[in-house]
Amino acid sequence: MFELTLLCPEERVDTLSEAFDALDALSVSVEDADAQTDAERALFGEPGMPAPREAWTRSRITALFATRAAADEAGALLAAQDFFAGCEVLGVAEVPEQDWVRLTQSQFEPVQITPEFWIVPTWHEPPAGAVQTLRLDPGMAFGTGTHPTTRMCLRWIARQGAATLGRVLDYGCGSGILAIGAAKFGAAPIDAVDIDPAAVQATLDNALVNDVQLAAGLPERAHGVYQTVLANILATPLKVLAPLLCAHVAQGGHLVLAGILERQADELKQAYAPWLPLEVADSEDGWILMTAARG
Ligand SMILES: C[S@@+](CC[C@H](N)C(=O)[O-])C[C@H]1O[C@@H](n2cnc3c(N)ncnc32)[C@H](O)[C@@H]1O
Repeated sequence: MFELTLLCPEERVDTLSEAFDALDALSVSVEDADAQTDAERALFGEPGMPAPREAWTRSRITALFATRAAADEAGALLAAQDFFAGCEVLGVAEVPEQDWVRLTQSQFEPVQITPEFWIVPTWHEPPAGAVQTLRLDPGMAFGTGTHPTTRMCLRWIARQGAATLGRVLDYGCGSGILAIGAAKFGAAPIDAVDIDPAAVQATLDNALVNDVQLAAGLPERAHGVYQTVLANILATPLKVLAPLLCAHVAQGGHLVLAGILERQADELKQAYAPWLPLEVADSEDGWILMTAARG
């Protein structure tokens, strides 16, 4: 395969990406042309919010083609367009043959939750010392164990005994990682719910791989009270969900919330105060875990 690389200003990124699509590029990627220099500017918004801008001041666009002729032709065609003003073709280069599956897999290593509890991709052997493992491959649903919010929930789960976990609700289950983690530590029965049907399917698939029993579905599936209610979403939806989530916590049960930034602790405490007294229970990389016990 051959890749054609261009430099372009921020306002041309969309047009060029669409043009590459129309030219049947096999893939298109956009990077900051000023990365690793003093001119590098981060491009991300608050969690859950759109980025303040859609591209970098100078972007490097790389498009992949099956043949050198197709890559050369695409470069020449684009260079002849009005909208190419301010852009520059950097060149066409052959992409060496790779074992792409192996390369992708090598980017996902086992993740340590506690010294004994690990998230392990299915193609990996569990690390020495792993007493408990959760097998999970990256997929379309959030939750591979690499995000601090997921890890903090799993650490909390790993500290509880089966009796404390009891009946569990995983609200916003994504890949099902928390529900499956709870099952591994003896929780039962378990309901895992999400607004995204792809997450519900991923949870069912991942439960099968891990040989654990759980029920998964859309949020309406949650019913009655649970000994443990887990929700790793984001601060804004968690505030809206406060009465609903608290109503699902049984007497003597626990509420465990993640997806909250350190500076959002007080607003979450206030939002939940009419029902349960939230406290910060853990923190990692600017994210916090908040928990509350009922009665
Ligand atoms: C950050 S992911 C967490 C996934 C997994 N539980 C974990 O801890 O890694 C949040 C999940 O919540 C789901 N979600 C967002 N808002 C929701 C809502 N109002 N009700 C149910 N699920 C929701 C999203 O679809 C997403 O799968």
